[in-house]
Amino acid sequence: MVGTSELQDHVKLARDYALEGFYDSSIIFFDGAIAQINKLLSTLDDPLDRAKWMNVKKALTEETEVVKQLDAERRAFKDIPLGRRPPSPPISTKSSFVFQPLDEYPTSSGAPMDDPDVWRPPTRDNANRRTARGGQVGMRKSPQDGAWARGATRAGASGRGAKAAGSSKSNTGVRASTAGKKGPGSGKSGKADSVNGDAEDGKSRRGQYEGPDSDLAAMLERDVLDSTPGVTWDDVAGLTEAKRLLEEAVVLPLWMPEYFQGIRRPWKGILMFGPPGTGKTLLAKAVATECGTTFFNVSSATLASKWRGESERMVRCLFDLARAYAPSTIFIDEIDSLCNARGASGEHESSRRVKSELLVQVDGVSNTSTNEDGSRKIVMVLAATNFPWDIDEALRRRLEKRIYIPLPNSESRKELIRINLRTVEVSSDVDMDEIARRTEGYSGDDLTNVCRDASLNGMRRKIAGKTRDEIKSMSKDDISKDPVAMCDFEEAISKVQPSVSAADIERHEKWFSEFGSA
Ligand SMILES: Nc1ncnc2c1ncn2[C@@H]1O[C@H](COP(=O)(O)OP(=O)(O)OP(=O)(O)O)[C@@H](O)[C@H]1O
Repeated sequence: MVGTSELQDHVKLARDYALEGFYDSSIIFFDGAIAQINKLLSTLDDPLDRAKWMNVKKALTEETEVVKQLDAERRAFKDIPLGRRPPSPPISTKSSFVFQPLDEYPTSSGAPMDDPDVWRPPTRDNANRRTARGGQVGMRKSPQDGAWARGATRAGASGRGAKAAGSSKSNTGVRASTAGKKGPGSGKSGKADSVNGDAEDGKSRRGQYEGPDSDLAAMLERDVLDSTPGVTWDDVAGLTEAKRLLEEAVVLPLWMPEYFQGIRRPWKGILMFGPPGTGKTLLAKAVATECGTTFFNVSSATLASKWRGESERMVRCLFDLARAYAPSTIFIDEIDSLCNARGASGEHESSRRVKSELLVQVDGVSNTSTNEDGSRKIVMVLAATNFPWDIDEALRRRLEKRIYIPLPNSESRKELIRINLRTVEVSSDVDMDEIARRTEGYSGDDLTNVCRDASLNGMRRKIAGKTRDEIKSMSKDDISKDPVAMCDFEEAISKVQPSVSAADIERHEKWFSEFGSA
């Protein structure tokens, strides 16, 4: 069991380092805290506890993203010659990001944050606060400013996508983005051409939300991100078969809607399952980028929350919204915490209703309705879980494709290490084959931790025994000039142990042989 005081210490250190501008160290502590929560999550069965900790994880992930953004900004700023630097406020004051106070987090896995049955619906203030956190102030549209009006153009939507560089997540846990679509396997962030060829000509891309919950829709709409998730197939190491399947199941129906008719109709839903940290979320983001569609990134924790009667409405509204923005992909992470077997002990009436609503909605994703221009309103449900055996049987049937996302094999591990080390200098003595051999059983996330740890060893050596002031006065170039060497990897591997157990893998493989559908 993870000690919450240790977790709080890590979060505090992460924030202290961020405030002092030591972004690398800050990111390490944030990642460490998130890894602790992941570990905790893998031990929790109670959906409510899981939902609470998922919320904490989500908030910390957002904070990490902000620190990474600041770090990237600082690096970019450093690269501009002095004379050409624009007069801008110091980096630390640029973002209106506000850390969530530590005491807003649950104090232990079992301790209630609130009355678990009556969670407040998000308020506009909350939403604004989250928006500010992500540094996206003023970028989102409200229904009043025409975001829902007929005639909003795809080109317009894509333009918005091009505008924002950062990422932000939502108060509601729903995030949507319209990504630039590219050809299969093409390079990074593609230009905003269109799935149905309607981007450049400015035809209407999306209709108007016509449901009864305009407030809820507005709240969800506020969380429509103006940026692409920015992950491409190339950023995902290995998983060739999963990429092929996702391309066939999600991307191709969007490109060739006429072909995917009748018996060839697109799959209603796709489930990605496998051990934690194997790249399921990364794949979902890559699908969004490659599809160039509106991407709704929904955390189950949000949908599972028990605002009286709001949750089913939210599910309904989300799907209405996805249809209005079609073609869309709805990604539901940790779907097990929302859809564990119905009738399970402790199941709450409201969560039963949410599940039923989700089933109805997934059923309704029959892709028969059409846009004004006659193209079909394709909505695809993409779900991910580390506990596929906990999923309700009825939902399992509706997630027609069930794709196993395994631990990386040796080749994928090497690719993953290369991807992770893209931005740092690597010494010629680094033996990838040897590292891949010694990291058998590591997940992608574990390997990323190894790479991060190894890449920081040079700095650790340089600052060892120095005071804070001495460190601050050191030249950053001096700190970062040592390339990452094999000895750094050896040290990192000895510190970072694999997080996935053999028993867990066995259980996934068994479930795959029983229920997999690739
Ligand atoms: N195949 C991969 N290619 C590149 N990076 C990967 C891959 N798998 C995992 N990673 C790294 O691990 C991190 C976590 O991956 P991701 O969140 O996609 O895993 P997940 O399977 O969704 O985990 P969880 O089930 O815990 O949510 C990524 O940010 C990335 O750094």
